[in-house]
Amino acid sequence: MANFEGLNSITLNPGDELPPLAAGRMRLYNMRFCPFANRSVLYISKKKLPVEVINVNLKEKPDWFVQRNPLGKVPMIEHDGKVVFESLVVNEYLDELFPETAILPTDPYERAQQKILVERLSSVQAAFFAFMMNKDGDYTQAIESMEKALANAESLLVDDFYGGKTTGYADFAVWPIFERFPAITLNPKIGVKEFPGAKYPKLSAYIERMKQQPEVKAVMKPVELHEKFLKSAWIEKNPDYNLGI
Ligand SMILES: N[C@@H](CCC(=O)N[C@@H](CS)C(=O)NCC(=O)O)C(=O)O
Repeated sequence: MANFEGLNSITLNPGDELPPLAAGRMRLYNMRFCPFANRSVLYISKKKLPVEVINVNLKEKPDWFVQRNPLGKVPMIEHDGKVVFESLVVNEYLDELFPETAILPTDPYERAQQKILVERLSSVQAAFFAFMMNKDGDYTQAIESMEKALANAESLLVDDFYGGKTTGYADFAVWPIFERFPAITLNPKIGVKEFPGAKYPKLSAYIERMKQQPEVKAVMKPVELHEKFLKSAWIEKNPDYNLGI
C-alpha cells in the first residue's frame, strides 16, 4: 500500500481486527485527510519518532476505536495501555515524553507565545471550513472571511516560521490548513485562483518555505488527493476514506 504519511501506516476497515500493540511501542490512530490528525503526523515526522500508524475509517468507526476514545475522534495515540487525544494535547504530550526532541520551547513565556499564536491563527482554519460548509454556492462571505484571516496570519508572521527561525508548534498546528488551500481554489465555482496570492507576500513565501522542510515533505499529500477527499466528504457527503490508496 502507498505510504503517504512517510510513516509505516496500515488502514483497517470495519470488521478488521486490531493488531496487538507491543509494550513500549507507540501507535497513532489517524485519518489520512484529517487536518487535526495531520498536526500530530507532522510532529511525529519532525521528531522522527518510531510510531506505528493505523488509519481509522471514521464513517464506520470500529468498536476498538470507540472503546478507547470517548470522543471518537482522531488523532489519538496509544502506548502502554494509555491513550491521549486532541491534537494539540497529543503534540505537547509527545514533547513531554520525548524532551530530547522537544519542539515547544522550554522557556515558559516562549511556550505560552506559541500557544497564543495557535489561537490567533485559528481564524484561518475557521475560514477554510466556511468554504467547505458553504451550501448555497455564493462564496462572497467565505472569501471575505478568508481575506481577513490571511491578513491576520500575514501580520503574525514576523520571522521565517511561526516558530521563529525554525518550524515550531504553531507551524504544525496551522500548516495542515495551508496544505489544503490549493484544493479549495481548484473549485471553479469559488472563482479564486490562488490563496494567499500576491496580496500576502510573506505568507506566500512561508508556504513555499514550509513545503521544503523535510518533515513536511515526508508527509505531504498531492493536492489532487486532497481535492478528491474534500469533494467526497463535503460535496458528495459520502467520504471514501480509502480513495483507492
Ligand atoms: N479538536 C480535535 C478535532 C479532531 C477532529 O475533529 N477529528 C475529526 C476528523 S478531521 C474526527 O475524528 N471526526 C470524527 C467524528 O467527529 O465523529 C483535535 O484537535 O484533535
